[in-house]
Amino acid sequence: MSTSMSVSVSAAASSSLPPLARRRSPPASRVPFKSLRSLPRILSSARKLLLPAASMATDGAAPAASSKRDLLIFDAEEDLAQSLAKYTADISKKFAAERGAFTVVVSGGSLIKALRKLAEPPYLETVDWSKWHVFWVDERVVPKDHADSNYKLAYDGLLSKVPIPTGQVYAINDALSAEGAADDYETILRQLVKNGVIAMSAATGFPKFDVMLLGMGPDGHIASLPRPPSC
Ligand SMILES: O=C1O[C@H](COP(=O)(O)O)[C@@H](O)[C@H](O)[C@H]1O
Repeated sequence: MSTSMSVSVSAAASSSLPPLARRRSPPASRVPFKSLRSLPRILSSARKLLLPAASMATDGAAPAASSKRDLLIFDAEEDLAQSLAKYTADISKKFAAERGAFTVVVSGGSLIKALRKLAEPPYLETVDWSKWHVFWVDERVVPKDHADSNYKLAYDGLLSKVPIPTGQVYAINDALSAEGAADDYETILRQLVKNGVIAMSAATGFPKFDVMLLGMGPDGHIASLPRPPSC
């Protein structure tokens, strides 16, 4: 039996993109958060979720009625992977054309496997990988070659298979303490904001990534951050 997974997609200006997927459904029933990883998989084992959170677009503007968060449910993980690859390829094309760079944040977990089709035809050849800049949401303070490393997961599962320039893959510095690595990452992000690789939101005045792809655990956690009880 396959396991369930969910992916939250937060995209800047995603409303101008074609719909991500094939089928829309009403919001999933809410499940109270208990404790990290202690809950059984709460989703149907055959169903996969993809959440293109248009209303969470990093622009900060109040979402229009038509851009409410969508919950897309796939009957098969294969369908989710296909749709996610197309969505990511399309959105990277849009941002690469608009501003010459595409900034994408990834988590670890099942997301990386779900992105596998980007490393296959037609995307392997048609995506302009030279415009990609890859960042992490990562709570795992382990060396990059550790079995639990989210960097290693992404490298083995995707980044080693596509021609993104090495200097545009912003791994967290594993030679530093967690606090030092956070400061180091902030310095890098500030520099990338200064040189225009990371966009600024006109609405909020804050930097914004073009898209954030976040694997969500069955209890709603992302990067070990529990889903708030009110959600
Ligand atoms: O531990 C982690 O889990 C979450 C969710 O992972 P999933 O396998 O259930 O999709 C992920 O966001 C995070 O990066 C990872 O470190």
